[in-house]
Amino acid sequence: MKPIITADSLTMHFRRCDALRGVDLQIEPGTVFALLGENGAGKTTLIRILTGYQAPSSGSCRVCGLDPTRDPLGVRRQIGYVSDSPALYDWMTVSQIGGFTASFYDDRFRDHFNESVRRYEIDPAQRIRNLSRGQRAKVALSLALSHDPALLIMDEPTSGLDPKVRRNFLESMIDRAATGRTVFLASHQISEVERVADTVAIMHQGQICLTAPLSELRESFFHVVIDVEDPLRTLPPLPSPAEMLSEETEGRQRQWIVRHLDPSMVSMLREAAGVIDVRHRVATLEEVFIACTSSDFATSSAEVLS
Ligand SMILES: Nc1ncnc2c1ncn2[C@@H]1O[C@H](COP(=O)(O)OP(=O)(O)OP(=O)(O)O)[C@@H](O)[C@H]1O
Repeated sequence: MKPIITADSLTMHFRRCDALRGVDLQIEPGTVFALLGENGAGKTTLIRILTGYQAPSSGSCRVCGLDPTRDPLGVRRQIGYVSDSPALYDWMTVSQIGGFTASFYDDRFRDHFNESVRRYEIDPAQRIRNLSRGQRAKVALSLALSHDPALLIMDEPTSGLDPKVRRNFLESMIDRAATGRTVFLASHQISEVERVADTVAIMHQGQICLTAPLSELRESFFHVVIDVEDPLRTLPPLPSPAEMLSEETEGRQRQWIVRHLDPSMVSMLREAAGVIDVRHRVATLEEVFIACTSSDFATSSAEVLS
């Protein structure tokens, strides 16, 4: 199946920083794709380029078969987009903003929108400026979803939502993917990403440093603790295909996050000179995220893991 989003060596230079430094992406239709990154990693910049609000400095991308730089309106007609700070016309009522947005889409939009705000228990006669942050987020979600887009792109969509609504919303994203639609969400919330994503990409300083199916992330990354006799002891390097994401030393203990660790490597470490004990367990997504976004990993990783 053709990817619904592709990005090829996207860069974005601003006057004071390089927000994107060669981003490659391929997102399959019918999946929930989560982009995780710390503040300032470049998530919003990438989304603005994919939705045609910003032209990249170099590189190219395609969204739903279109080039967002050349045909931003064509892309936006096909997708639903929720920005991290939705710009809604404050002076309109909820019903008016639904009617206004409905004029860009087919007849079903209005009914879907009314049904959505009713489910969220929002008064359609309420002015947007009088809504709480969470209620605004619900209106923004209703606007983005009411034309039933093949691709939904969301930047921190659940900020402002209470836990119950957040949970229902995330579950509805899984249902969307099950019907062949695609969801792209950018987030810092590791727990919500773990709940819904099929594929996770971790972004750090304008680069995607890791892309993997969530199932693989849960199985092939390990937290390894090695007790050594002497804190200065050098340990043997792990053979291929193991990849070391991070290493921390505290006294006579080393802690590693390693991808593709196998039992023979653990035995080799146990037998190495000066090693007292080796323990390992599957790493959490949070540990993998911290390892990928530590500056050590960023500066030492010559090639992007994928
Ligand atoms: N219009 C702009 N002009 C100059 N610099 C910008 C502009 N937009 C973004 N940046 C810079 O680009 C970098 C990436 O910003 P971006 O908003 O994409 O990060 P983010 O991952 O979405 O962060 P957050 O999670 O905090 O929203 C930051 O250093 C930011 O200061």
